Amino acid sequence: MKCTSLQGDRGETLISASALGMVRRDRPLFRNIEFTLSAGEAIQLTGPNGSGKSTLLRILAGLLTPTVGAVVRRVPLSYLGHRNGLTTANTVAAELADWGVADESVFRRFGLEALGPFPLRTLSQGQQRRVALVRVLASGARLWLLDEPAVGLDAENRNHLAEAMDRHRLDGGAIVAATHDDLGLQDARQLELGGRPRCG
Ligand SMILES: Nc1ncnc2c1ncn2[C@@H]1O[C@H](COP(=O)(O)OP(=O)(O)OP(=O)(O)O)[C@@H](O)[C@H]1O
Repeated sequence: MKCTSLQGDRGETLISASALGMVRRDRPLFRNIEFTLSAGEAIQLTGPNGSGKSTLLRILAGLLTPTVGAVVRRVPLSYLGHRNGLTTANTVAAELADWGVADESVFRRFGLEALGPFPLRTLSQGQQRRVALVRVLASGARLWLLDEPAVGLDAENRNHLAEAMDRHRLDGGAIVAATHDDLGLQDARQLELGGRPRCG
């Protein structure tokens, strides 16, 4: 359990968390999570398996209620969990059309144009992750909440993801991403869950 405070200092606040705490199975998972996230910023959530990264992201997305504390969301958000949330019977083209993704450049950014006619269930794990990422990119949401977004991606597509995240932040977006790896998030603030208590 760790007491954490991260204060944003630039521009418009897109989301803030105050005094967030969560108990799971009678055990405090985390407490006193405080931060504001402003346009252009990113927070990288790290910590061992089971330390609460996915739980915190789901709380930020409004999918879970914290035991204590509050989240204020000021802009629309796009959440990508461990699961891609795809309708796997759909072709790639049909799935993206269902989401209103008409922008060919977004489609091409992750090299999906050749995969358009194929059912999602026939795609590899990394290919399916790329489709799910295109959904986030095309959502128009200024706040991206990403849980292990690079899982299954090869080096080239990891670079595409890093570029897309840079571009999003330059365009006034912000990102909270949980990861065990280096996502290439430049100047990201680090929020580490679990491990040795460190309360300031
Ligand atoms: N629905 C649930 N009910 C009870 N406990 C849960 C539930 N979901 C998760 N947990 C527990 O909460 C803890 C944190 O889980 P979480 O998935 O947030 O961790 P994580 O840091 O994202 O882990 P990983 O690095 O493995 O993805 C774990 O001990 C998990 O067993």
